[in-house]
Amino acid sequence: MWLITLSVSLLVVMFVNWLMDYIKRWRMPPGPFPWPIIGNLSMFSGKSHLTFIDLAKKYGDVFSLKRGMTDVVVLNSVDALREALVEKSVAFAGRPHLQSSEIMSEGRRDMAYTDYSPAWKQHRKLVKSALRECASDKNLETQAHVALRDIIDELVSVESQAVDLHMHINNLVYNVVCPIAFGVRFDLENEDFQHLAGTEEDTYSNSPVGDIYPSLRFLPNRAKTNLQKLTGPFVEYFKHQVDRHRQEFNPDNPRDVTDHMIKAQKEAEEDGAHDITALTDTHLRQIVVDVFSGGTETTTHALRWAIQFFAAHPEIQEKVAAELDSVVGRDRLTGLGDRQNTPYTEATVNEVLRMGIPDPLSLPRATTQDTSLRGYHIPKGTMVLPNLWALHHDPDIWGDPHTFRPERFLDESGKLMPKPFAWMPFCVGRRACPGEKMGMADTYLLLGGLVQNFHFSFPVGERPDDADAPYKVVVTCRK
Ligand code: HEM
Repeated sequence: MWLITLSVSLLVVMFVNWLMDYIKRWRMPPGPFPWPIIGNLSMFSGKSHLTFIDLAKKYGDVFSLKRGMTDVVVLNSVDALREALVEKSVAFAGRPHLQSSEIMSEGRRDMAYTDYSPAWKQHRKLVKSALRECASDKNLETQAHVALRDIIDELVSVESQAVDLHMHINNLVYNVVCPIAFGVRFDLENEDFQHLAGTEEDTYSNSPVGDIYPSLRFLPNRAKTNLQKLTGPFVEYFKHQVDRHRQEFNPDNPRDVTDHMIKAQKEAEEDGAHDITALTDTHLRQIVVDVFSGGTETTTHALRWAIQFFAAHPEIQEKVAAELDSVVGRDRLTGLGDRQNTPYTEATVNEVLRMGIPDPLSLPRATTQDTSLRGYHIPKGTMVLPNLWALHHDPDIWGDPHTFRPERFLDESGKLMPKPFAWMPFCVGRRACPGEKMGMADTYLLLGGLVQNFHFSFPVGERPDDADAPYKVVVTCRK
């Protein structure tokens, strides 16, 4: 009898909770019916940026969903993003308190997952100033050329074979970003490199229950344990890098982002130049992790797409090669000084980042206060997903969004035109990517160097259906 009473009481409590939540959502943007407990969970699986485009057709360009027990608002048009992230930039400058990001960032002591706060402002300022020094055009170019020379040797050794270039591309990008972040380069076989690359990919396939049901965050579950197991050695690696930097530290010669952060920490301790409570050893380590992760994952993704697009569109690949041949020649690698004379290559980079956008839903945002959008109420702490993929594939803006066509960024005389506001692979507003300049320069240099030296094609009869699936290409040296 007591079991029946308990079950009925539980059901009543759950129903009342659900009803109160349903009423709270009355003034929020419309959306599909949220089922008790699961909400609209199925809409977040797979390529949710595509599901959201379909939902926008029914509910409008701002709609809300329930991810388990968590409210989510999706922004699906350029006007919605402009109003939220630019015009109400402070109200939409937060990050959601996800259990996964809490584990990965050692309690949100980093910059990318932390709240909009004075500590975040301080970190962002320090990172931007460190990048100005360490990712200057000259340094970026040097690192990119060293990395390219290594990979060129590797690719020559697999000429004419069908190869999956995944790890080669990872290695190429790591060898630009890691020297700038913490002064380390890797060869393909290096165990640390393989561990870091593996961890980066695996962390995203582990979403703990607490991400969806925050009140259950304390319960043990496999995804949470897996994430903790992955994060432990990853953090240890960065701890070791920071310790090594402390031993070699010379305040008159900060060599990379890690040295710059140690310098800022020492200045905070010695003369109060910065807030020391936001510059503990954990913060310092996590900021280096942000630069590493922010710089590697995205550019790797962009280059993988680029090579796939090139293999699918040999005529575009040949046009880029011909432009680089005539402007740069074959005796040196493409440099950043060549950018203004190679508009077709620049336009191709823009087009790669439009169609192959590395973060289709950006990094999730959260509202920092109760606010409104398009007349709808959005409570403080609501997760907000900017669907950048929708903007990049909006037929009203691009005409033929599913065609890979760099010419869309050029005028009739072949000059580069200003990019439309809807082109935003780095997102916009307060939290927009601080590595945009570096990301654009990296992609240009690495893509340019690869196309100068190689032609990429799909093996006969093989062409991937799914752009995100692993694929092989045949690499041919340009004579
Ligand atoms: C093609 C290259 C890149 C792309 C497409 C890209 C894209 C993005 C996007 C979409 C965001 C979320 C912005 C938002 O919430 O408004 C972001 C944030 C961030 N990115 Fe990048 N990124 C790239 C390269 C880089 C590089 C090279 C670095 C560092 C050197 C970097 C560091 C970061 C950091 C630290 C954040 C968090 C910013 C914050 O929360 O304040 N990214 N990036």
